[in-house]
Amino acid sequence: MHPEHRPGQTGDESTLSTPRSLARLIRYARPALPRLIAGTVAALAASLFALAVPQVLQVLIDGPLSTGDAAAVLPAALLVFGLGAGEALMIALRRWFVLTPSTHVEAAMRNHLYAKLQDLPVGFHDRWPSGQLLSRAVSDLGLIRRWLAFGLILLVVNFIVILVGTGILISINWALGLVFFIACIPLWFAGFRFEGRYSALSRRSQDQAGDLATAVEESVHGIRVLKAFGRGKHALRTFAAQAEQLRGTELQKARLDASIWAWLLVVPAIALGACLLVGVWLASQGQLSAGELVEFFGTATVLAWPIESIGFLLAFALDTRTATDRFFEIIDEENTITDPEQPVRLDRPTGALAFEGVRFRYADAPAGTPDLLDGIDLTLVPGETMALVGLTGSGKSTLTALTTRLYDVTGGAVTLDGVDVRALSREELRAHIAMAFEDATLFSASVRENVLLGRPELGGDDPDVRAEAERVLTEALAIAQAHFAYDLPEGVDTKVGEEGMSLSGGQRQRLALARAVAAKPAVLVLDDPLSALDVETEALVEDALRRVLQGGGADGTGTGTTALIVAHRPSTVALADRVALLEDGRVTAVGTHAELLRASAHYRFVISSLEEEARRERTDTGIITVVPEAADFAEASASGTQGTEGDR
Ligand SMILES: Nc1ncnc2c1ncn2[C@@H]1O[C@H](COP(=O)(O)OP(=O)(O)OP(=O)(O)O)[C@@H](O)[C@H]1O
Repeated sequence: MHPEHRPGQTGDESTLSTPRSLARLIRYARPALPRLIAGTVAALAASLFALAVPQVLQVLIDGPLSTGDAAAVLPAALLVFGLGAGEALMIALRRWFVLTPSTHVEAAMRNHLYAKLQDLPVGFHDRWPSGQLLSRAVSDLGLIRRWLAFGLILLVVNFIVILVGTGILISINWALGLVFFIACIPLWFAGFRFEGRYSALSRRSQDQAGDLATAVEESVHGIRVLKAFGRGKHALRTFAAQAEQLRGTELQKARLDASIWAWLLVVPAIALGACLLVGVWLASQGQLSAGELVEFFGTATVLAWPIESIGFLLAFALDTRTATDRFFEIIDEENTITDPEQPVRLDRPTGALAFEGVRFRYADAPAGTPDLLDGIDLTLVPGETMALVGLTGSGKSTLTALTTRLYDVTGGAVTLDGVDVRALSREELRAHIAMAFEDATLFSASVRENVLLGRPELGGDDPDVRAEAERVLTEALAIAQAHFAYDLPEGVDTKVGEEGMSLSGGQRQRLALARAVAAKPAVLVLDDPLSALDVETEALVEDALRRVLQGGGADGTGTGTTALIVAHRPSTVALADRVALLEDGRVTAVGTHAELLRASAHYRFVISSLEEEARRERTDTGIITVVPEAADFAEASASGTQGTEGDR
């Protein structure tokens, strides 16, 4: 994460007003609107039933009770009972109406967010911390669901009930109603002040929760490193400091909430007290009947909850507005790497890959620095294997990422069979060019599904397709020397990845390589995918790869694949037909390994540092790995010779 640019942080607040911001939810809520409206009507009916009870009491007190008509009391009591039962029924109906549609809205929003995250380019994911994305996808959307099902409806209904109730109060006695209304005015002022301050705090706390999620995610992923370096306590301190910040913000929110609650409880109580004084005086003057006094206070009591709840509902709406803004920050993000309107189709590309005056710089590269890639010209003929060599940080991985448009060139063009890769749809481009990376990611799925990830057409139950899938899988695992997959507890159906079995770095790399090979691409781009393999396995993989790349295929029937391989070991260079040397943002030499050794001093320097690195790796392996030495010793004893690390 680059500290100078922290997306999703306080300060990115939307300039829309709260109602306009929340109105953006309508496009997702539209299918649920009929049931949400039905839920609102049910909630309103429940409140109106409650408001009707004091009216019945007034009629009862001023009518039958004052005239002593006992026969009329029972129907009035039954009416009050019926109104109570009706209120309960309507509340149950409201819940029933709104529960399911709000979960549909949440699911639709979550799916859209996920699709958008999949579509956005790697450059976006470089900038955004994963915890911020996670908190938007989980807690923000959960909040929006609860608000749609509960907060929004109650806000609308309670507002209407306050209006209707105040109207009833004024109709009973306008002077008394006016006293109640005026006494409540401080509430509206408090509400407005509350909104501004609470919005800012709400935004801060939701962003801090996102940062906390990032911290948890990073420490869970990096748990081995933290343990190995004994940095667990340090990580805990950093986490605790972040958690403390969030706690502080939550406390501020709670204090603000408490202050509005205090107003909401005290002001209506004062208003009722004032009304009681005025009401009793009016009754004593004969301007108000006993029944009307009871009706007034009954209605005011029914209004107490809607008035009190407004503060909470306002806070809820503001939290939801923040969650909505945070959601739309992602949805509104412009995708800079998109499909052309009329994509060119390449049915059977030969695999001619060319970089033509390619320039590239990362969006966050400091101003004034030269482009990382500063006019790359390089052509790979179909079936050729080209190794890319350069000092660390020279831009090799970046150059390979341009082939499948993980990033777009900032100048020049990358072409496949003479067609600019930007003219193809991304799906088609990525079907023609497959990549394997040093950092091999496996998904929580079986070995089979992981390896056949790039061949969706090989799914399904058709026996012929299944046989073909089996053949491709077997061949890919053989080339990548991933026979270990058959020895896993459930063979190639064993679940691997985060939720499955833990595999070693070398095993994961071999499965990722098998995945790239199984995609049967016209061009294979390998960004140091063999770094975690031991020397012998690497040699076997390279041998098998060489056969495939040269057109032999594992079964001898292949047609040859163009390959661009980032080389970090001299042995990888040996795999290549030609080598390209990357230096100061340009390809400064292309030729066979022998030619470059003769012609380029920089190449000799790079190769000797790769050899030095490889020697160090071997020595390290010799020191750390005890078992092979013991095996060597046993072998040497049996054959009467002394095996050494250098012999292998
Ligand atoms: N996502 C990114 N955003 C900004 N700068 C980046 C990004 N990725 C890489 N860089 C910078 O670009 C430069 C080239 O990185 P790259 O990974 O392409 O080099 P490389 O030659 O593959 O290095 P190595 O041999 O160590 O893998 C480095 O200085 C790196 O810091």
